[in-house]
Amino acid sequence: MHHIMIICPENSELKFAEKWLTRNGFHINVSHSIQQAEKYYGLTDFDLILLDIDSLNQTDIEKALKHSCIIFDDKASLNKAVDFMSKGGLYYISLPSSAEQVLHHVIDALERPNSSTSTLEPPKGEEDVLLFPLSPKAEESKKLGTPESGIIGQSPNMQTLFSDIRKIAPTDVTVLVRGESGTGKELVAKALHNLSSRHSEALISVNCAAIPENLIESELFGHEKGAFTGAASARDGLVIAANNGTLFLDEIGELPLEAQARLLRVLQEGEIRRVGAVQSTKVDIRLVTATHRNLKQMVKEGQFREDLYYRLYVMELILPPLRERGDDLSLIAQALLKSTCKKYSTHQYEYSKAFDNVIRSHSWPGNVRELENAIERAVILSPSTHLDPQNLKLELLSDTPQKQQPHDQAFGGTTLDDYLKHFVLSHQQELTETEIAQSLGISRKSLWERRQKLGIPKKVTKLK
Ligand SMILES: Nc1ncnc2c1ncn2[C@@H]1O[C@H](COP(=O)(O)OP(=O)(O)OP(=O)(O)O)[C@@H](O)[C@H]1O
Repeated sequence: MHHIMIICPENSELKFAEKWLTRNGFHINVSHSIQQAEKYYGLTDFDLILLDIDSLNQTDIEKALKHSCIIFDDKASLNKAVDFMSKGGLYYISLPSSAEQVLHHVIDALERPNSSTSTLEPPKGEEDVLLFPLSPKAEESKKLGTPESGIIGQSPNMQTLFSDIRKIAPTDVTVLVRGESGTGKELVAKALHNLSSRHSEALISVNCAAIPENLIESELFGHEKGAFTGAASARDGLVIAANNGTLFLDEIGELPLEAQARLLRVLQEGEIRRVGAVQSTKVDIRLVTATHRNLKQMVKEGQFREDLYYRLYVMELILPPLRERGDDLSLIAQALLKSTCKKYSTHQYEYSKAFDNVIRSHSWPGNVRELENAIERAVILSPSTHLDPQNLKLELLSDTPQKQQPHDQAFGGTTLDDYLKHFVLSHQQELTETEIAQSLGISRKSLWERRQKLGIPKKVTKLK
């Protein structure tokens, strides 16, 4: 956890930052003067100092500027900005300032290479760089985007995303990851966890769409003995399992309203109450959530709590669809080809131009997961001599969302899987996952598994 010292007079506009930053997972101390701060703490004990310069003399300000320091001023001027920045201030911000602006600059300041807590070790001079190995987190950070990291991406939009991940990961802020199905939302959650100070604790991933609706609350929050029929003994939930670590809730839009209320309590009070319990237990989690649904629309329709929505939206990361990542498509396809050949112990097929042309002419509505499945088909079905693009079987198994069949169009498939796929694609615009599963007579978990297996893309909702 990052330690921050706020130095400001009693009536300073900067005082609000204490509550806001604490809520976002920073450890905050407040002093009214440099002398008071030095009396109880050493300034070097802090990763960052936020300094309101009102009523401070030049000597005090210069003392603070020897450390990582952001200056706040309610009588800001360009001359002062130039002066403080040249003396080592990281940022110069005029007061009053918004909470988001303060948070943004704090995160940026902590991520700077010369910050005492930066994830990158400060270089000790050009020739020494290699003698000072990067910390494990910094190693991890450098790898983002390479095949080694598992999340491949060199395109500008993915590089922007990685840069945001690097800034956000060391904080404890709640992050909402948005993107179409199969774009890599779970990988982003993993990256955030691995680059955070919680990386040695658990990362618990829960897919809310895969747990039956009547069990979600007890799975997440645990239950007392006898809380409901079948609760033979008390049990901890997955939230407690993520204590001190990160909880990733995928498909948060599928969380029923009662469970949303319990989750809100965890975020607001840092407390969890098992189903059927009277007492609450303290819990410390970093929450990352993901959805392909338009939560704002769900709030309007009364399906998602507005207060929870605003809690989840502290930070947002958006994963672009695969079709908008330019050359990344070929890079990912090549890496997948390599790993799939290894997995099936087949001949390492060459990634030919003809194969690439077919890959690049498809729109990949199911994103990287669809690409994975297609390459797997190609590797399994191709002759040992060459990789045949026909075996990607793109025409048969996928369709862009815009080209989905109208409801009344005759069903032309031959197998149960064809029927299931046709049914889901035809009804998902107007039915929820639970309603589709009920109509098909299968569980939500089973529907989820079939979607993955058959590469059925989720309905596309406008994200904004
Ligand atoms: N950039 C990438 N590079 C390599 N593999 C990727 C990349 N993005 C996703 N994948 C792979 O694609 C598959 C789907 O990724 P993931 O489960 O993270 O997607 P998702 O957005 O969470 O999907 P859903 O919304 O359906 O839960 C995984 O096997 C993942 O490893």
